[in-house]
Amino acid sequence: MRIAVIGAAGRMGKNLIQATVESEGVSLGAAILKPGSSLIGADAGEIAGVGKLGVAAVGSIEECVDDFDVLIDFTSPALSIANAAVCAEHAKAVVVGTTGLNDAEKAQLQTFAEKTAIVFAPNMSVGVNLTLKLLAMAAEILGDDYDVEIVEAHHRHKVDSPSGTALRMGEVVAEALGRDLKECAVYGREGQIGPRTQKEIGFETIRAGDVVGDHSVWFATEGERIEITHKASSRMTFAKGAVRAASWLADKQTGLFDMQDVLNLK
Ligand SMILES: NC(=O)C1=CN([C@@H]2O[C@H](COP(=O)(O)OP(=O)(O)OC[C@H]3O[C@@H](n4cnc5c(N)ncnc54)[C@H](OP(=O)(O)O)[C@@H]3O)[C@@H](O)[C@H]2O)C=CC1
Ligand SMILES: O=C(O)C1=N[C@H](C(=O)O)C[C@H](O)C1
Repeated sequence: MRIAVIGAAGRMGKNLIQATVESEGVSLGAAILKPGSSLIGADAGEIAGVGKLGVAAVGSIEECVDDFDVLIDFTSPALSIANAAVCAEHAKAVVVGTTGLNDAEKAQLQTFAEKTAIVFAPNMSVGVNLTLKLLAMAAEILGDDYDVEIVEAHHRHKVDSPSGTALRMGEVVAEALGRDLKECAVYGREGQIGPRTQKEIGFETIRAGDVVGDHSVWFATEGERIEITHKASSRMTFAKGAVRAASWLADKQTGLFDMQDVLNLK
């Protein structure tokens, strides 16, 4: 299976190239950069720091659409939608790791999935996806008497907040408690806000330095609290998950999937 990586010089892009090279049964078919990038034409392996691969980076997906079977896209919401549209048109599978998509953009992915197979997940690590299962179990057992708070920390460059992972954690917990996250989420707190309401789910965001990605979910009541925490220490954990998702798509023609499907955690 030939993989194309878009955003090839980005933080995730470089890790995705390395993970592709290090994985069996896949090869790098294309590496795509922002149009006008000074790195267009450079060897993708050299961009990623893994040595020459013989794949010259290009400046648009249209230039390389015959060179790959699955696109891995960790870029920005609008770009990921545009790329998925091209992939749907050419029946190429897609792995979307980009976070911060709005409801309309998510609906567009669902439409594209009628024409091609897509894995879309805010976090591709095995650890976070197992944590989602643990959270559902904890919420079901603890119920409404435990206050739920979600704390996430990321590097100073991250542009969306809360993280896609934190939001998915909130959705999983809310569903297990029979709540709708859109109605019970509280984002940050400031001023004379009064006491906490019982069913709210709070989100707190930290942006600092080079933190790869930390997520903690608190379940707290009078007398005790449980904290379920995942800490990523390398982006390779996300990149390896994305390549695993790309391989998993090999026998899929259409459909919208997530990492719970890929890892058989449903
Ligand atoms: N699902 C998961 O497991 C994970 C998801 N993410 C998500 O992935 C996304 C990217 O994160 P990260 O790698 O840190 O961000 P980066 O900003 O490092 O990477 C994005 C890359 O896309 C490039 N780019 C911008 N426009 C284009 C274009 N038109 N064509 C090709 N490339 C383009 C950027 O170039 P330039 O810098 O020149 O603009 C940049 O190199 C975020 O949404 C993040 O939340 C991150 C980690 C894990
Ligand atoms: O932007 C990042 O870096 C990350 N983004 C993802 C998110 O928003 O959940 C996943 C990971 O935590 C790293």
